[in-house]
Amino acid sequence: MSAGPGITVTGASGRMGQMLIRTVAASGRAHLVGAVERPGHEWIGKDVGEAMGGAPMGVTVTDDALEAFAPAQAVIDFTAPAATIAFAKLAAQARAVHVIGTTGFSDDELEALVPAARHSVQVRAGNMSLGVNLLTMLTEKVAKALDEDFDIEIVEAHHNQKVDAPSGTALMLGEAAATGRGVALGRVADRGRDGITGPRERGHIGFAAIRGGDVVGEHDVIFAAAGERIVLRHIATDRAVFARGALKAALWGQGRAPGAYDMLDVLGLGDG
Ligand SMILES: NC(=O)C1=CN([C@@H]2O[C@H](COP(=O)(O)OP(=O)(O)OC[C@H]3O[C@@H](n4cnc5c(N)ncnc54)[C@H](OP(=O)(O)O)[C@@H]3O)[C@@H](O)[C@H]2O)C=CC1
Ligand SMILES: O=C(O)C1=N[C@H](C(=O)O)C[C@H](O)C1
Repeated sequence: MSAGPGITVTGASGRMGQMLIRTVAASGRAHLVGAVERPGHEWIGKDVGEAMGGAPMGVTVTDDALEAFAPAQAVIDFTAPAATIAFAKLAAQARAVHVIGTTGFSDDELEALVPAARHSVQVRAGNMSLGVNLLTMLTEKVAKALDEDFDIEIVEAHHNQKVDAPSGTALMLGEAAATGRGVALGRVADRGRDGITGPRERGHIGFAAIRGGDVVGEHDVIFAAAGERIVLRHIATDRAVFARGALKAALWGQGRAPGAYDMLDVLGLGDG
């Protein structure tokens, strides 16, 4: 007998796709029922376990997402914004919990996710680790406690294949800092300085991104004032932390009312 809900993983060959497949298969709390890749990908038609270089898993990689979502109670999706928008509609049709780890959405792309959440449970977070979600809470608290004499800067580092900046995590932390300050992030964010920028604007929240090598994900929230500096830091050394969070979200979403949720809801750290 297969344990727990059936899960389909999109972007199966990706860094997170492979980690998710291994995490689901090893969990004993859910089982893999589908693996999706884009049309033309060399893994299509292959057993996903063998494609990853291991033992067969009895799941064939497909480019037909609707077919792969039909038997699933949850879809775990760490791909790209355009793909995730298409998958959201299909997950809603299949009434499957849609766990979205994808980052790099524009405001319009985020808006495009909204209709699907009326019909299915959607859990989205730019970072699914317990540590980062706790850090967002700490960031909000510290930002609330300090005034604008403390400049807030968010510095993130990632591997050299990452395509979006600032990272989803940096934006989550920025939102938390802005909430603590009682301002809208969009009004105070300084994203990427270059050239003669002039002095730093009081009350703004700055972002800086480093890309190199195989860095999994590192985030500092710096509160810098005259004569002192507070630094809140999270370092991820293993993508398993994100995959474990995503699986937790997929299990948590079973039987919930349709709607848009985040990892604070899943971890029981949210307001509601
Ligand atoms: N929320 C979180 O905790 C975390 C979020 N992320 C985010 O997850 C996303 C993926 O990261 P990562 O795994 O490193 O990236 P990868 O590039 O390694 O993987 C992305 C995968 O998605 C596939 N893909 C893209 N478009 C489609 C499509 N239309 N249909 C099917 N598959 C598709 C890619 O295929 P192809 O190679 O052919 O393009 C690739 O296999 C990023 O947005 C990243 O920021 C990452 C880690 C943690
Ligand atoms: O692309 C990555 O690798 C990661 N992306 C997420 C982000 O954009 O914050 C989470 C994590 O930092 C790894």
